[in-house]
Amino acid sequence: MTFALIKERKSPPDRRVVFSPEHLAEAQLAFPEAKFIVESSDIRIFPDEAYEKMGFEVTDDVSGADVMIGVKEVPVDALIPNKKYFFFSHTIKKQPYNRKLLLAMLEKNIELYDHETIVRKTGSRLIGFGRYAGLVGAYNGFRALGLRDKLYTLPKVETLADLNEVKSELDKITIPNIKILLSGTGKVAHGAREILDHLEIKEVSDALYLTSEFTEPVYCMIDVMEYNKRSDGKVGDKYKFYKDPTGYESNFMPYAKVTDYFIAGHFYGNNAPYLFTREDAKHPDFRINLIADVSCDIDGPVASTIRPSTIADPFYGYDPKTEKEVAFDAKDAITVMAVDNLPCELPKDASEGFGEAFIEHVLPAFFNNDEREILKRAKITQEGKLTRRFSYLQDYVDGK
Ligand SMILES: NC(=O)c1ccc[n+]([C@@H]2O[C@H](COP(=O)([O-])OP(=O)(O)OC[C@H]3O[C@@H](n4cnc5c(N)ncnc54)[C@H](O)[C@@H]3O)[C@@H](O)[C@H]2O)c1
Repeated sequence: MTFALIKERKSPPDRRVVFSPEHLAEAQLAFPEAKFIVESSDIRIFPDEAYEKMGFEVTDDVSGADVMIGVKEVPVDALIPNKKYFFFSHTIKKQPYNRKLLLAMLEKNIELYDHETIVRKTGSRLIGFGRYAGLVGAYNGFRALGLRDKLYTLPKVETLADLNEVKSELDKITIPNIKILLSGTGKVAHGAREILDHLEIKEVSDALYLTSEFTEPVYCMIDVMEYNKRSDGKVGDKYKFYKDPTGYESNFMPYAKVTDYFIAGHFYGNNAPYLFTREDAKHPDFRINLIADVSCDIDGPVASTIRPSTIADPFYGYDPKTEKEVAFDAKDAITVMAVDNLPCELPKDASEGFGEAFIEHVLPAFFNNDEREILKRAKITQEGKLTRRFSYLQDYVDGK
């Protein structure tokens, strides 16, 4: 079986790749029966020569491969019929802008496996870039703080070589005495926490966080059952909440009243209560003045995120009174960082981490008869049809 690392063709260009040259060599060692080839690319973070040096064929024609492995959506005219493809297709939530892509894959008899649908039996994701989004997002928030309050200057992550350089930059700054709130306990939140821990910011329990002021910067990590509560006052259940959040309301305001910098790293499920609304942000005691919204749901659970921002221009201000966008450093504004492609700022580390997970969880499935049913669960299309698990996409495909 031949696997091809394909060139990224989406614009703006994404420099990430599923396997670094080292990880591709590792994959080859682990699976000697597989053949790996690389499509030549001038934008990939690792140059063609680095793969050639490891002994891999780099070519402009990968049409002989069976399995195509990429990161972002493949343009319709670049899809090769009758192949298996792995990439982030952004179709499983019926995203209107990618309907044509899914249609094309059905027409071209492509077996689509989405990185997002590579999950355990429980549905939790096995691979992704969440950690890197959390790392870059938390850093970007501190960068905004330094710029806005004229405390220090941090360079943009995209100008740094890797995570080690990011951490060295953080070693040069001193964080003022602020209270930091981090929502979520998943991959993004753990990435953000790595930055907080690297800065040696003390973690405190939510009870202490809510009731005390400190003489040093502190952070508190909260999960769904902290920032939501049952309306009837009874004790909530996280897993029941995931299935059906009716009967719950937001419990975020007590935190908003004692927080300076909020890092949003949670997953927001449809119909769950908003963490805070535009009205909540108008409350005189609403203290948050800086938000790194890594979760980045627009005009939703974090009301100040009125649009995504970009790596080129990552910060804007939100004026709670007028509900309008203002300068990121305007008086009384909430400074917002809402970049929606954060891992692209750290392409080397993000690619390395992704490759490791792909070797561990996905490649073995091709050679052990898919004994953990990884491929079976991940497969969206087969023989021109949606698989059973993804049959809910039929009306989207049909344009209904
Ligand atoms: N801005 C970016 O560039 C970027 C990049 C990657 C991920 N993200 C976003 O960050 C968010 C978190 O991603 P992650 O990789 O940490 O996810 P994850 O699955 O690893 O963690 C999810 C967290 O959210 C909580 N949660 C709340 N409601 C939930 C629900 N209904 N179902 C499942 N979990 C629920 C969980 O308890 C957990 O703490 C996602 O919305 C994702 O789209 C943004």
